[in-house]
Amino acid sequence: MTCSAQTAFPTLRTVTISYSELKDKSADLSMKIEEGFGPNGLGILSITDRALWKWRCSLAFQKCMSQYKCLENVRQVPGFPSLRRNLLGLSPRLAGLPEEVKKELEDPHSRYNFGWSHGKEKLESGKPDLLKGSFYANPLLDKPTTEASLIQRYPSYCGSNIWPDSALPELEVAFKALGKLIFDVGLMVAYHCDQYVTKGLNMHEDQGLEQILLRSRCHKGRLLYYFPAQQSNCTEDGNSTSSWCGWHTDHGSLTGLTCGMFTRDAVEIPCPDSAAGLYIRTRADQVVKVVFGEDEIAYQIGETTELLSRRYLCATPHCVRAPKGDEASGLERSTFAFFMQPDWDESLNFPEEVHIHKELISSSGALTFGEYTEKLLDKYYHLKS
Ligand SMILES: O=C(O)CCC(=O)C(=O)O
Ligand SMILES: [Fe+2]
Repeated sequence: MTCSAQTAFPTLRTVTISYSELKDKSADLSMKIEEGFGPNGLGILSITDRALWKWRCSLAFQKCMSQYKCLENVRQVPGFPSLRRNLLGLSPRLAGLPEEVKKELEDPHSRYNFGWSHGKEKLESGKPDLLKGSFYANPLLDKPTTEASLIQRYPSYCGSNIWPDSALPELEVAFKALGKLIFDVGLMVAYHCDQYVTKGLNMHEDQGLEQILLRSRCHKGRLLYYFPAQQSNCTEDGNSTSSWCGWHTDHGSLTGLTCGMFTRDAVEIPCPDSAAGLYIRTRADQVVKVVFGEDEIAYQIGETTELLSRRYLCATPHCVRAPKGDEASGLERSTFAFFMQPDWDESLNFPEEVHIHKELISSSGALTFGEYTEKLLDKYYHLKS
């Protein structure tokens, strides 16, 4: 059966910043930040090391005899490609563990915000999302608190990590290593975001994105595994742009994203359908496909940052489209998202007039990030039992 032809959406490259520029605190990256995250940007940018390759190689060439030796030293988001590959390679293995093993990794109390989660979230249609499995953990802290009242109050953040110690012991090391790297680079992105925002907005240093992220115990990594899309039925769900992951905006501060890895039976293959992958809705309400390299870390703005920065930095509605056609049969996709977000105790100094989640924010006076999240989870997921 052939599915009806799709309207092709334009494909755009992310705005890129090289790692060497990013590391330089005296560099003025406002233009790039605005281009990526500002009111007319797509809400995504990626960190590359390409500019650096050229620069370092030409310099090093003059000094050293061996080109190989020079090249060895120029990888500047240190170790990112191998850390990405290591972790994403474990995703099909995790999803393939026996059901009873995965059940042991579930945490209903946190509304599946720690450990394994499959079919617990709802799709746009209201049906359970069986298309992807997720593994959630805080890559920086195994047990953010031991206080029982906090665990009860903010279970999605204050709970403990659940690692598959015997079934897949490599996962913990790989998850933490990639998470830590994306966090460290994310802090540098946050520093330059603050530099840009404070050009237009008076803000105490403490209230900046970098400081908010530094003092938070709430960060969360999500290893995603997209099950092979069903090719046989051309349902509305299967045909839509958001066929693998529905349209949404991340609600935290800053999300780090790896480029998705496609596999069949856990062996990496290039995706045969160029239309598959990440899509973004632009400020002008246009849908575009967004691409970035597999050696790049992409960052997106979440809703909390949009509110706190008074829209100097704007959040990004996005979704993921599954591959289609005969060649896409059996194709799986793995990726990693790192949601950097304020501490549960962080008082959110929202502006008087907010434009998103008005009913949650305006009626409540000052909210902590923990309270705000629980309200959102009540709105979008099942109520706490
Ligand atoms: O799979 C992706 O590339 C994006 C995942 C995502 O948007 C999310 O987990 O919030
Ligand atoms: Fe997202």
